[in-house]
Amino acid sequence: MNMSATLVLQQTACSCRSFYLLCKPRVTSLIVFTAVIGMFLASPGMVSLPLLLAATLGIAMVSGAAAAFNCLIEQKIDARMARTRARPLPTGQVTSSQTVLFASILGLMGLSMLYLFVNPLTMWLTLATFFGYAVIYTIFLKPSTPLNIVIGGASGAMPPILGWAAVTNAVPAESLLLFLIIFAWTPPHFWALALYRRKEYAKSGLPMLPVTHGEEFTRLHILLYTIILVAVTLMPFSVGMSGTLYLIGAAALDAGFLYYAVKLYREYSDQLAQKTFRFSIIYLTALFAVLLADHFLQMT
Ligand code: HEM
Ligand SMILES: CC(C)=CCC/C(C)=C/CC/C(C)=C/COP(=O)(O)OP(=O)(O)O
Repeated sequence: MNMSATLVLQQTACSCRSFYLLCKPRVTSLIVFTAVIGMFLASPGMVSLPLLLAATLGIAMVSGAAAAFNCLIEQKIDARMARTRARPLPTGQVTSSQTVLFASILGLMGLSMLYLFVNPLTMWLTLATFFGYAVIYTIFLKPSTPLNIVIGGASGAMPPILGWAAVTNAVPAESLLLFLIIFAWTPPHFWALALYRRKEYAKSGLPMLPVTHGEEFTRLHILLYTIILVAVTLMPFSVGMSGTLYLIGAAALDAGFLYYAVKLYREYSDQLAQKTFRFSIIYLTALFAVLLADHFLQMT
């Protein structure tokens, strides 16, 4: 292969990677995971494969588009923080107009897929979720109030509802319970990170809780929301939606999260806050995995 062909290939791979990164792939993966679990829990048997594929792809595309719009809107703020300054827009790897085009095409393809191959209800709920994150959270809440992530967390908590709606064409109470779990989990998840990144957030001008109300207040609120989270995660068992395997798994994970929240409240260190943040991601992944395992066990 000659030099110029190699260069073109390298550049293409580079821009594909930049567009992929605009979708915040790791966050999107967990979001899609919780939607898929919603689909399985909604089905008495196996989810039909074409429906599973269409709903998963559709939700992933719209979620990726929402993340890309968030990157577009926040590019100036992202350039000011060490954690985000290497993102494709602040580094100039992609331009604003390329991002608009990419996110619009991705989002419209995802919505069309949901409308045509899943059902209109799922499409409308996914569109509302997109709007909740890319517009309400990113443009209005994030720069104006420390409650930004509490209210904005509602859009991140929607995926199990989307998954459930994809299978049943309805929004039953069980799906609202899964929504509540992610909704209560989001504040401790984010505030743990905001604590050890508080200096960066102070520089960025964003009114995050450790900046506006201080470290101790944030630590107390992490603990309080973790207690709410524990209560909410016990509800699927107490209403008979999940069995003993879920109860054991949830109790073990809750004990872990409470351990971190209490320790963080009593003896703060950046290192402990970082561990708490990392644990929050393991916690949510494992909690949803155990919900699924319990569902399969009940089926057999
Ligand atoms: C408004 C709600 C939320 C806020 C403000 C928030 C905030 C954040 C922030 C600032 C990060 C750090 C990203 C980085 O290191 O660059 C992060 C990481 C992460 N979040 Fe959230 N999050 C929210 C909701 C969610 C939801 C709903 C999920 C999944 C269900 C999720 C899953 C993750 C994962 C998997 C990571 C790790 C990403 C990585 O390792 O690169 N988050 N979150
Ligand atoms: C359609 C659908 C399912 C949409 C899902 C909505 C969505 C992508 C929610 C995730 C929330 C998220 C990435 C928060 C990151 O916070 P941030 O954006 O404040 O973090 P940053 O500082 O890293 O940019």
